[in-house]
Amino acid sequence: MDNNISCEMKVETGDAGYVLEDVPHLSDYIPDLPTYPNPLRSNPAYSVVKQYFVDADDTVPQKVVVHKDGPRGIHFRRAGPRQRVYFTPDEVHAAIVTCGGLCPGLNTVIREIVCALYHMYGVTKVLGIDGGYRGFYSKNTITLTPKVVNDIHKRGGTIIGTSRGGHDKPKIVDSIQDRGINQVYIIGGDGTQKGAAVIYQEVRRRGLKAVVAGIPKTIDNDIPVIDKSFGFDTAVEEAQRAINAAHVEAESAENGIGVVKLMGRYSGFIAMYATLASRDVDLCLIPESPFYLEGEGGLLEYVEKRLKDNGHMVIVVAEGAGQELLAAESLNSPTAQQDASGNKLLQDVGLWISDKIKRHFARQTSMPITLKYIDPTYMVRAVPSNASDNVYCTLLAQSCVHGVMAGYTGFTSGLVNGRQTYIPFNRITEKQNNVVITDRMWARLLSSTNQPSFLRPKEIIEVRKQEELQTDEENSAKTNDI
Ligand SMILES: Nc1ncnc2c1ncn2[C@@H]1O[C@H](COP(=O)(O)OP(=O)(O)OP(=O)(O)O)[C@@H](O)[C@H]1O
Ligand SMILES: O=P(O)(O)OC[C@H]1O[C@](O)(CO)[C@@H](O)[C@@H]1O
Ligand SMILES: [Mg+2]
Repeated sequence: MDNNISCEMKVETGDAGYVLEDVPHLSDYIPDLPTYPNPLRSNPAYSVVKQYFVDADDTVPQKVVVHKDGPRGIHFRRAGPRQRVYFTPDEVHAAIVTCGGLCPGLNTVIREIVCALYHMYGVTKVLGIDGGYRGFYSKNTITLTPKVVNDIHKRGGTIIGTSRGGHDKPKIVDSIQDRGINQVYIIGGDGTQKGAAVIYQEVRRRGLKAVVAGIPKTIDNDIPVIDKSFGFDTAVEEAQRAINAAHVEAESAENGIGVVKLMGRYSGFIAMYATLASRDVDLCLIPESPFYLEGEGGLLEYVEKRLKDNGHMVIVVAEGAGQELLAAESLNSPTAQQDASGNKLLQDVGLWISDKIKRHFARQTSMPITLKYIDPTYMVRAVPSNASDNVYCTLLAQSCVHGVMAGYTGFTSGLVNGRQTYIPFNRITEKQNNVVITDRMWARLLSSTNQPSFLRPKEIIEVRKQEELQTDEENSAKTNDI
């Protein structure tokens, strides 16, 4: 047994600049593992499907926009059922855990992992870990069967609970080992996937025949590589209701202003997409795009102009926007500003900006305004997933189960260019997906709202320089790049 852990990626190269960033496999560190024919071969629903099994050499390119003479670039292993599996149904003892904030679709993913294990692979031992990572060592488990999970996709939240903090590697891996768990499905955001990578390394160091697989969950869409995260469409759709309400309120008052705060700690995707979808928004503020209030070209000047031209306006602000401006005015001590996972706790930018606008217009007696502030942040993420997210969650969960049964480990299941893939943890955890404000998507937003970019020419040059450095390494995030 090889106890020398290499965190380096398994990279294979081929002709014309082809690179496969492969995922680890149980057989990398446990020799002579027996394999078995995939039970799907005799499943009446699947056995008739031509080419149901994925070819062992199938890979998916990270970039689909290529030049004639350019290299073929980075590829990921294609997800899907394999001809042979590394577990018998009786041998499997699976566990599912959800960590981090809520997101529409969590219950659907749980449901579909359980159902895929039961119905496709004949597995009957599936546990839910209660309340995130700490549940491995501080709580009882929840037995999950198709009957228990039957209706859960119609509910928001996660039936097995979630939490932040509490990632204690030795205790978690002891619990996996002591309970004889050999498949761990970890659903969560960037922090969770980092935690999953650490668990995988420890499981491998101990030489356990236990697969550790991640499913990316983030309402903020801040996970790199993947096309978009599950629940994102639902969140954007739900945000429309708040924006519509803000628009109705604003339109019905003299100089009416509707302010809507949406989630987005470091990435403003929900705000950007909700704005683009609505067409009623006049100003969208996101963490990636700095702004200033006072003076020529400032936010207050724009609000004033918009009210004079239109008589009302709608502002969408992502919770992480303008935090540096709030921090400059804040008296809070830095230690009070982190959650249990070490994430920065944000101040309420919606309230702050509403207050700044009200004060500005109070000084201008000639222009009385009516401002309504709507904060639907938790409502947006607590709803059940919509129809398209349900299908997405189902494919994601099934793809993950296929990979796990085939013995792959240390991977996150994710959609890349419309195909399900297995992505090594390193790729998922190395950086964050952000809105690129020099890309076309943000330009579309600016031209839809007609808002100023708030960037001075010198700042534009600086932003471009930084982003060129990033985009040289890989194409910018898919959600920017459409
Ligand atoms: N670097 C890390 N190493 C190990 N565990 C981590 C790390 N970062 C976060 N975690 C653990 O992962 C879990 C979830 O992390 P976090 O609260 O940051 O949410 P997340 O997964 O990023 O989801 P989201 O931000 O979308 O709500 C927590 O239990 C936390 O302790
Ligand atoms: O209040 P909680 O549960 O910590 O979650 C808030 C955070 O979770 C997220 O939804 C995901 O990270 C952020 O947008 C938000 O800042
Ligand atoms: Mg996170």
